[in-house]
Order: sequence, then C-alpha cells, then structure tokens
Amino acid sequence: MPKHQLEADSIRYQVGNRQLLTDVYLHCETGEIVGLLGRNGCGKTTLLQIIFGTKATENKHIRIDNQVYPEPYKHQTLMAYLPQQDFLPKNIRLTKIIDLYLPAPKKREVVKQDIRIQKHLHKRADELSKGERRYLELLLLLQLDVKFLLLDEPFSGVEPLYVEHIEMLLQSHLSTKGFIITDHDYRSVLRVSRRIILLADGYCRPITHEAELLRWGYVPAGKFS
Ligand SMILES: Nc1ncnc2c1ncn2[C@@H]1O[C@H](COP(=O)(O)OP(=O)(O)OP(=O)(O)O)[C@@H](O)[C@H]1O
Repeated sequence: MPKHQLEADSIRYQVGNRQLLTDVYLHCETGEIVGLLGRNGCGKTTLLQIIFGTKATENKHIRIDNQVYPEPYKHQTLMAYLPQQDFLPKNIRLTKIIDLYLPAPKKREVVKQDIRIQKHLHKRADELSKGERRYLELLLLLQLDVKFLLLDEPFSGVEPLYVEHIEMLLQSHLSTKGFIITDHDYRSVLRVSRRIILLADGYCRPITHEAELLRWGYVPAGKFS
C-alpha cells in the first residue's frame, strides 16, 4: 500500500487580540495515529478545521504528498473530519443514512453487519444514545476512501467497551489511513497514538514521555509520578 504524507505548516490563527495558533507545524503519515492533546480552548478544534479547510485563517500551508491543498475538504479522497458535534441527520433511519453516506454496497454492508449497529438499523438517529451515534459516525468515516481522518473527540460519550473497540478499529485501518485524533480521554489517546503532540500557548510540542504532560500542566499533579 502506498504511504501518504500530510503536512500542516505555518498555521497562524488569531481570535480578537489573542494569537491562538502561532506558526503551528503538524505532520502525519499513513500508518500513524497522532494524538493531539491540549487544555480546553487551546485551539485543537480550530487547528483541525483549518487543516480540513473549513476554517479560514491568515496563514497556512496544507500539503499532501508535497502538493499544496488550500481546501482539502473539497477533494473526496484526501481527508474526512469527525466534528465534535453529531452530524447524522436526526429523522432518518440508520439503513437509509448508511446508504446515503456510502455509495459502495460492500462498504454499506460492513457497517450494517457491525454487531453493535445491526440491532439498531430500523431506528432513527435520534433514537440512538450519544455514544451509539458517535460509534456509527466513526464507522461511516472509516469506510471512506480517504487518506487521512481528523477525529475531534471520537471517544466522547462512549462507554469503555466501545472505546476499546474503537481503538482496535483505528488500528485495523492503519494500512490505508493516517489519523490525527484529539480527545480529553487522554489515557485512550496515549494508548492508541504512535506520537503525542501537546498544543499549548499556540505551539505544537512533541511529547516523548507522559510525565511531560504534567510539566506542561495538562494533567494534575500525582499522575505519572
Ligand atoms: N470564531 C470564533 N470567534 C470567537 N472565538 C473563537 C472563534 N473560534 C474559536 N474561538 C475561541 O478560540 C479558542 C479555541 O477554541 P477551540 O474550540 O479550537 O478549542 P479546543 O482546544 O478545541 O477546546 P475544547 O478542548 O474545549 O474542545 C476558544 O477560546 C474559543 O472560544
């Protein structure tokens, strides 16, 4: 399988007088899960939206395989983004949602046959729990033929057993995809990621040891001591 490279370079973003992102650099390649951690409001969602191309900013260079893409979301095979908020249409039954979202019958079947989804196929999306919806959203995104997935809080509202299953699912797609994930369930992010990046004070800092998260004030004293 070919390896692909995603590079997000020179990203700057200002909110009012606050420089939220200051010359951020982040990269990811096929086969890699990059965990993006950071405190509330530090700019993780903003950064993912800028990379995806749906948030405009003063400066950025998004390159995939050395080609610059100002708006990656406009290219079907480059990347997909799991937003923090639900994106499934509420009043439509799951079978229909899956058919609408995935044109290929084989891919539809993978989702419909999923043991956790099977029993809910006749329900509308608003009849699922938050964690069940999150899980289905992820399954749909994983079936897309994209090189990179940006996942904003994929574990949010998801029970521990599902979290473990999601971690395995991500690992099983590494031969064709690269992932950037952010979530406050930092233990799961640490477990599943090959590299950890901490976004703090507008910069992305590589974390090579968990104790550095303590030093940067991301986790409370007593952890990793
Ligand atoms: N369009 C905007 N107008 C005003 N403030 C904004 C705008 N976009 C982002 N912000 C501010 O920028 C900061 C970063 O927001 P963002 O959602 O990216 O943070 P986050 O790191 O994802 O936070 P969380 O962990 O809570 O999800 C916040 O303080 C937010 O209020």
